[in-house]
Amino acid sequence: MDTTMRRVCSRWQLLEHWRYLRGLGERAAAPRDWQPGRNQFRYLIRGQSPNHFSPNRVYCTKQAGNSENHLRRITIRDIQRMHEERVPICMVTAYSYPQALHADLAAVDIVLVGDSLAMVELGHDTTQFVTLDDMLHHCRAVARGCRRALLLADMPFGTCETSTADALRNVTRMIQEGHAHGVKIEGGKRMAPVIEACVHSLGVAVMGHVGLRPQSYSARGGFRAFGTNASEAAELLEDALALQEAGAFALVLECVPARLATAVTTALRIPTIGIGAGGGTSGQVLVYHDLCGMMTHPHHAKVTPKFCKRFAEAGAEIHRGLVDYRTAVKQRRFPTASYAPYQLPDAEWERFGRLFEQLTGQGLQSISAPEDAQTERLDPKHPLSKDTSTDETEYLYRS
Ligand SMILES: Nc1nc(=O)c2c([nH]1)NC[C@@H]1CN(c3ccc(C(=O)N[C@@H](CCC(=O)O)C(=O)O)cc3)CN21
Ligand SMILES: CC(C)C(=O)C(=O)O
Repeated sequence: MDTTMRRVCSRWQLLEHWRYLRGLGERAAAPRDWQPGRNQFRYLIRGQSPNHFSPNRVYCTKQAGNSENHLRRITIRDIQRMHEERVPICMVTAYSYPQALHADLAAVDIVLVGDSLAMVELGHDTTQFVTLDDMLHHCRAVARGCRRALLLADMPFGTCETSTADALRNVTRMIQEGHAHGVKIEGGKRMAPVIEACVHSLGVAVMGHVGLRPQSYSARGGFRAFGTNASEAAELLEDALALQEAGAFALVLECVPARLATAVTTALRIPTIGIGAGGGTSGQVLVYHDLCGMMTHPHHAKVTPKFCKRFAEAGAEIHRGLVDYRTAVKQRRFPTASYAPYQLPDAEWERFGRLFEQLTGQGLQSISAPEDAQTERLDPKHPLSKDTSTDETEYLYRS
């Protein structure tokens, strides 16, 4: 074991890692008298701790499960156990390899490749535009970064509605080509036979999705909350019960009044994962971009629903970094010598000087080091040459 690791690992960190390994979140505290023995300590440091992946480890392509360092994968049995033990289930969406790594290292239980991909990553106005091929492409990338969480993928618009045979074929592709562990299928009781076939004929874990169903944007005339009157509330309950009977292992409840979501959760044996459904569900899900505060750009802001709490301001930080970068390039403040690390030794430079002269007829003496170069200055009135503030950049972008 690396001695640096030994020094930096407090007992507290080890206990945190123990919880991480058990995959049970806060409730899974180690026994009070638990002291990591030498072997446990090594086991934790070697490959299990989210904070001690070496750079090699993070970027290597080895899949979890193939080596002695494997992380134990969360399965639907763990989800069921969390539900039985009333441990809230935490789900987040991801659409790319780095997003999946971040979600996985934060020890969320379920990563969902949502069809919100269409809106938050591909720039469409609804989820209806994302294809099965788009989903497969993104799901594979997420699968490479998702080592521990249960990986679910949304079945996009039109892939399960046409027939049970189509649904079985498309779900098979999502598992085989997308590398998802299970799928989420939107729809009420009419989708029950399809879900039943996926679960019982194909043996694939299916999460249902009721309440606001973004794929029904057209028929509903927008993204509208569901269950705001007694008949819709009863319809939601009927749908939820039918999907449970069909074999769904959990249900997303989207944009429903909190008291209704709590009532439905009470009526079910399977867990509910809420989004805009209050605190009475068995778990929560949010879209990655919403919770990280990446939806501040005017293009995104139009699809940020009221229920989204921002847990970070990543969008503002990314924007600040990009504006700083651009300004530094425009003002020739980047790159400085320390970011131009490759050397051409003096002797080689002189030899090159002779070749340069042969090839160009010019002497190398005329070439000055970039730092002392007399560079043409941009007109200071040019909008791109000044140190633009965030607001001004937004203005430039829009105009
Ligand atoms: N960024 C993002 N976050 C999401 O949660 C999300 C997406 N995109 N795209 C796919 C679906 C669509 N979702 C949405 C989109 C809009 C509203 C919305 O505008 N809701 C209104 C409520 C409307 C009503 O009262 O009926 C709101 O004000 O929150 C809700 C969910 C949830 N999903
Ligand atoms: C919002 C979640 C539940 C979803 O379905 C999606 O991201 O597409």
